[in-house]
Amino acid sequence: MAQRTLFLLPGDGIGPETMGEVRKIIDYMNAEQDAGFVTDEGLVGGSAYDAHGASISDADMAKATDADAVLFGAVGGPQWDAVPYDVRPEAGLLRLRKDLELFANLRPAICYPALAQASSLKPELVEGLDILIVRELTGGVYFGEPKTITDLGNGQKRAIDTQVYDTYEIERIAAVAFELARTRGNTVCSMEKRNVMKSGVLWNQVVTETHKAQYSDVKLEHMLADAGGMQLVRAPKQFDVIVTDNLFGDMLSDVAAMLTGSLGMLPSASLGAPDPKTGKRKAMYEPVHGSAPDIAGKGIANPIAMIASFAMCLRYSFNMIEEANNLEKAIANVLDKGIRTADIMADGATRVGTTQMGDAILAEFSALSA
Ligand SMILES: NC(=O)c1ccc[n+]([C@@H]2O[C@H](COP(=O)([O-])OP(=O)(O)OC[C@H]3O[C@@H](n4cnc5c(N)ncnc54)[C@H](O)[C@@H]3O)[C@@H](O)[C@H]2O)c1
Ligand SMILES: CC(C)[C@H](C(=O)O)[C@@H](O)C(=O)O
Ligand SMILES: [Mg+2]
Repeated sequence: MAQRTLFLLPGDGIGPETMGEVRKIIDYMNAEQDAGFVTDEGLVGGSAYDAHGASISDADMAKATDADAVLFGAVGGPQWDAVPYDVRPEAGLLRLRKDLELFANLRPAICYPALAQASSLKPELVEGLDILIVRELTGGVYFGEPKTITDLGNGQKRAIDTQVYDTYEIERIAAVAFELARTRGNTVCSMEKRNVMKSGVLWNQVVTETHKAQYSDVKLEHMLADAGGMQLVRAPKQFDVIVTDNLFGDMLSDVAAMLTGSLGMLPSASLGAPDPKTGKRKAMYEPVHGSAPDIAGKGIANPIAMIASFAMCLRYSFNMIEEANNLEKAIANVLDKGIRTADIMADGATRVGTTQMGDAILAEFSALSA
């Protein structure tokens, strides 16, 4: 059996708590399914800063680069609010994305039937919801230069962030969205602000041209991103695949998260381009949520986003489709049985903590795999 290398970066806050539940699944798959996972673990975020003054060390970056896949927990927290901007916890996450060239961030927002009641919208609006947000992850205002605060000398300061997109960056993320749309509802909605931003004008043009040249079988719509946010809470089931830039994708995916019941439910896969020789992609799997300082250390965090991110890892990095499907089915079955962490609690359900939720999913996964 070939080795499958996984580099685990649990991070801060609830990151180590939720990663612990994935570790149990990895151990089970190694022991019972001969999965051949070889794991190593590093520090990222505030925990890395505390250990060696950087939000990720060069040695851990090298391990992340060499691994078949990286599993990322969460970073950040109020105790690091005052650390220099360049080494703040979030900088470690951004370095991983940028240096590994993980330009395509897949954020599926699925409302499990059992959770329709937990959504902030009426159940009939979200029942059966299955959206995929494809967020551009290595460009835009997150990385554009200049990015500065300057003192104007008159008691005023000026802050500048720069939104930059080149044609190739838009082309490749549009292609990912069209390819994925073909495997599901065959519809892509592209969101930008072409009415205000030059980058929105180019985004719209390039998506339209890419569609015409290679993907005219897929239905393409365009929406201004502010209207897109409104439509996501008005009638979310109208969407299949949404493709958008780095900043709009960040915001729209948090909005989509609440449609599914909780931020603790949303997984993601951050993928690079396939290597021309081996066909392998660099990849990192990261829940959409953060370190949740308000509940960290209490043992109540929902591990489903982290576990579902591992399911995406099985699918996209290792082509272990049956195992990925079983793990996702295990999550659905556990929810059907009324087992809930606090964030998705409902009347009549059984409230459990992080480890019990992880154990319940593992038991179900084991039963489905038998
Ligand atoms: N990928 C990441 O590492 C990532 C993502 C977002 C935010 N952050 C960082 O996390 C820190 C906190 O940010 P925030 O509070 O705005 O966002 P957050 O996602 O950490 O928390 C927002 C709210 O959602 C709840 N929540 C989040 N995940 C949950 C889970 N798994 N189970 C139950 N409840 C959950 C939290 O308790 C909180 O009330 C900041 O430093 C921020 O920069 C990191
Ligand atoms: C922590 C932060 C840098 C990150 C982002 O803005 O991309 C987060 O909000 C996310 O959604 O992954
Ligand atoms: Mg975010």
